[in-house]
Amino acid sequence: MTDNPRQLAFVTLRDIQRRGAFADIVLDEKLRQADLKDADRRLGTELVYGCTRRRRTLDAIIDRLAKKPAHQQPPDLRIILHLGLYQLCFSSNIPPSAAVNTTVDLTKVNNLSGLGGFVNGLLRQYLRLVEAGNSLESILQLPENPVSRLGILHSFPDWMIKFWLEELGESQTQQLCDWFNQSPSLDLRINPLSTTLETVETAFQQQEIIGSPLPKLPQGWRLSSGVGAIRNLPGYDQGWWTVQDASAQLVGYIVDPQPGEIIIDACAAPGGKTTHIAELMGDNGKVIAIDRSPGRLKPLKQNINRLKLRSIQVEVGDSRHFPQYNNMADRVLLDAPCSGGGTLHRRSDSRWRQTPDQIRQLSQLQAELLEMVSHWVKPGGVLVYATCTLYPQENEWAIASFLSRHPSWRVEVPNLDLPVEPTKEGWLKIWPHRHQMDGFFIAKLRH
Ligand SMILES: C[S@@+](CC[C@H](N)C(=O)[O-])C[C@H]1O[C@@H](n2cnc3c(N)ncnc32)[C@H](O)[C@@H]1O
Repeated sequence: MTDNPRQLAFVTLRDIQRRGAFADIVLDEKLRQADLKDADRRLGTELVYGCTRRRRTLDAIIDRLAKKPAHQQPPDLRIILHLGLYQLCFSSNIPPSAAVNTTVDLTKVNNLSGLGGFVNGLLRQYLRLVEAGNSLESILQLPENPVSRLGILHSFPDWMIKFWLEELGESQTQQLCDWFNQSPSLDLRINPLSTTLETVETAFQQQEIIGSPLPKLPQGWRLSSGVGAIRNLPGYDQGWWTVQDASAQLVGYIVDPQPGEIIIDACAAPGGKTTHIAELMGDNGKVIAIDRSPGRLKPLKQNINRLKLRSIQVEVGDSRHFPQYNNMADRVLLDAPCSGGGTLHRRSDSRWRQTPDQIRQLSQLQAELLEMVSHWVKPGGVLVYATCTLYPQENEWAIASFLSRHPSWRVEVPNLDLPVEPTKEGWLKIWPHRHQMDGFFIAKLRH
C-alpha cells in the first residue's frame, strides 16, 4: 500500500501500458488500495490522466533531448520521464526542484537506480532550456505541416487533427485541443419532482461548494470546483439531482415529452436521459427504456429508485429486434452508441483508443438502429437522434442517408429558446470550445 502519489501514478501508468486497461478503471483500483490524503489523491489522479493525455507531447520532448527516441527507451524509464516532464511542463503548482528530485526518487524505488543520473540530466536539460527563454514549441522544433505540428504540440493523433482542421480551421482547432486537454466540469440536473434549484444551491453552499445555474437550462447547475465523491454531496440519497452534462440535458428538452405520452428510449443505459424524460413528463405517462447491456442497466435501475420515478419500464435487448413496438410511440429517442469524439476531455485515453475504422463500424450500427427504431414512431410522431461525437459519418451523414431513404420524414427545428443555435439544416452541432459543454449532435425528425 503506497502513501506516495507519484509512485501510485507510476504503477497505475505501468499497468495501463502492460494490460492495455482503461485509465480510469486502473486508477480507481489503485486509489482504493492506497493510503493517501485528499491532496495526494488529487495529485496522483492529475499525473495519471495528464501523462495519458499528453503522451505524444511528452514523447516528443524525450525524442528531442535524449540520444535514443522515446519508443526505444525501457518502458518503465519512459513512464518515469513522462511523470517528471509532465510536472515540469504542465503542472503549475509543483516547484521544478521538487519535480526533478521526486522523479529521480522513483528510479530508486523501482529498481532503476542506475538510471537516476540520466533522468536527473534530462529533466535539468529541459529546465535549462525553459530558463533560457525557450517555449515548449521551440524546444519541440515542431514541423511546418499543421497536422503534425498541432498533433505533437497538443498531443492528439494526426487523423483527429486533420478532421478538425477541415471542419474548423487552425485557430479553432487549437481552442478545441485546449478544451479537450483540460479537466472536465461537473454539471447537475435538478429533479423538479423532489426539490428546487434554490434548495440545492443552499445545501451546497452550507458545505462551501459553489456552483452556478446553466444558462437556458432550467434544471441545470454547474459546479465550480472539484467536489470529491458524488455520493457524499447533499441531496444525493434524496434523489434531488443527477449528474448530467449541459449538452446531454439539452437532449431531453428537444425530445420535449408531454404528460401521458409513450416515449421509447432505444439506447437508454445508464439512463441520464431516460430519467430526465420521466421528470419532464411529471412522471406521468410511460417511458420504455431499452438497452442491450444488462450491466449498464443496473445504474439505471438504481437511479430510478433513488429519484423515485414510477413511469419507466426497463427492457434488456437489442433495439434492432423489437417489432412489437412498431407504431406505438409518440416519441422515440435514439441516443446512439458512438465513438465519443465530443467527450475526449472526460476519458484521458480515448483519443488513443478511437480509430477511423471504429467510426466506420459504428456508423453501420447507427444506420441499422435508426432504420429499425423509426418504425416505433406513430404517424406524426417525433424521433430524436443524438450522439456525443462530432464526426459527420456518425451524425450529418447518418441523418442525410436516412432522409434520402425515407422521404416522409423531415428535420424539425426545435421551437425552444436553447443555449445553442440550430444549424441551417435544423439540427444542433455542439462544439465544446464554442458552447462550453460536451460535444454533441442532436437532430429532431418528424413524419
Ligand atoms: C450513448 S450510450 C447511451 C447513454 C444514455 N442514453 C444516457 O443518457 O445515459 C449508448 C448505449 O447504447 C447501448 N447499445 C449499443 N447497441 C445497442 C443495441 N443494438 N440495442 C440497444 N442498445 C444498444 C449501449 O449499451 C449503451 O448503453
